[in-house]
Amino acid sequence: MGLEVLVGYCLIGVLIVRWVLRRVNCWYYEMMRLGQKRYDLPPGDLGWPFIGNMPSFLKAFKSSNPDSFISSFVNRFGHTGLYKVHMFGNPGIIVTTAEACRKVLTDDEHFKPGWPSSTVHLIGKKSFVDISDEEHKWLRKLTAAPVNGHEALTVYMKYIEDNVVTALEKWAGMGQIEFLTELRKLTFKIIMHIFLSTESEQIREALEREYTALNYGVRAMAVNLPGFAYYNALKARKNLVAVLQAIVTKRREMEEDKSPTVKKDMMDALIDAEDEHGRKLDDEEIIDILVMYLNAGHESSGHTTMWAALFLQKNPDVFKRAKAEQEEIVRNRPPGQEGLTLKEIRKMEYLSKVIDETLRVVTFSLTVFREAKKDVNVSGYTIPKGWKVLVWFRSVHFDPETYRDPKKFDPSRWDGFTPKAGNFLPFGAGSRLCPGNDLAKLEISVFLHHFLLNYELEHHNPGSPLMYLPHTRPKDNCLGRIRRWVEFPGGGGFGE
Ligand code: HEM
Repeated sequence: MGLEVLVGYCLIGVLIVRWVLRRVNCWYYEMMRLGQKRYDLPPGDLGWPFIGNMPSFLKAFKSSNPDSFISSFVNRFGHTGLYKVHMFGNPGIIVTTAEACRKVLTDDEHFKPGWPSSTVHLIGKKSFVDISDEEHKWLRKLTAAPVNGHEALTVYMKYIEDNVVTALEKWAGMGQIEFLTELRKLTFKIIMHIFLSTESEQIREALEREYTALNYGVRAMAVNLPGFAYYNALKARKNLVAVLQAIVTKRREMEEDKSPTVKKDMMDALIDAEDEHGRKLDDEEIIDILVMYLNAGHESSGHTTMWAALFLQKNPDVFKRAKAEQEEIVRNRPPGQEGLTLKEIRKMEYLSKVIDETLRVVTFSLTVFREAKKDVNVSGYTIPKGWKVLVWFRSVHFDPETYRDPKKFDPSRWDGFTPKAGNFLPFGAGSRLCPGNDLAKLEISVFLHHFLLNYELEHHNPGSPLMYLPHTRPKDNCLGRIRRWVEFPGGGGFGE
């Protein structure tokens, strides 16, 4: 046999193996397990055995065009809005339209949280990601009120403002900084104050370091081998749990000794909590709730604040208008009033549009996960019981039918515009709506108020490539300088 013929046979062999492998998931999950129901699934492609569509997802999200992942479905199967996939170890449906996303998020009869098991291992199976609806309702009520609502926000306002002012002053004297890293430290300090107010700076710094590693593993492939992000994340979780366990033990001892705690924070509230049947939370539950809250409560606001400041700096007209609004607020302040009030925050109409536009363009949570509790029809397709649902916020926020020129940062698009239900979901919707949404907006507003009035950001590497996983950020964590703006009687100014 000639060499050419042999190469030809090998090629045909490779093509046949490829053809077979590409159909294994479809045979197993659709033909064998669903039978006739498979005809009602949305179009799509379940990828390769075991790894599914993860290679194409990771390839797109590690490139400069993450949306090429969804575009490949749209190009192959049309604008159907729902696509079958196999991701994070399970068959699932990606949902990309506003209407379908809202339906999934608000229909607790048919959907429950469906985070990949790798995420559940990292955040904790007793956190909100994996508990029953009844438990969730109780724990949510217990924890959400103290972080949201007028009364709670009034309590934290001064702490937030004092820390923002101090941080900005400090950074202005530091020369080159990683702006995002510093902001994450700031937002972590704030969430620590709410949850673990009496713990030392040392503990705070130790926890913050572990969270950085934990987060890198959240959207990574679940490969528990040295060198992989997921392996490091699991190690970080172990360290976090050890630190938090020591704190819970100490607090319980203090309770037993009846030694007076200086001040009650969320940790004390969790230790004291009792449901209507008299059940109290055990250590593992308290720790998992803390792991989740401390994580959710600082990464998101840190990233969003960085993007808002960066967008302001890159768009001088927007900066000018936002700054004028803040100056107006200070001018109208009653004599003797020290610091910001919630009433003033509510008057920051333009700044609120800047923040909403940042939340839309950045879409911190690119997707959230649900699982179908029973077969359910969404937009004319069946989502089978047990299949995961990936609510794809990025597609909703970049839909050109709702947002003209969707990738453009343009706060004025919000002038006189109220998105229809489901078209703007930065904090999700339904029973899992982010309980920290008001707190997050408050933190960002307070920061931008002082930033706009007194500072500017000199971004040292504006061409820095972006990373999209786990969250969108410049690869260099926004290396730059914070400069204090010094006003002169003649009107001009320069950075110190
Ligand atoms: C810009 C800032 C923030 C963004 C973009 C954001 C986004 C989100 C989104 C999209 C969800 C819904 C998850 C789902 O549907 O499964 C969520 C849930 C959650 N967020 Fe936030 N969040 C932010 C700030 C915060 C803050 C400051 C806290 C802490 C106080 C927090 C705590 C939580 C918690 C505990 C959940 C789970 C809620 C549940 O399952 O009931 N978030 N967040």
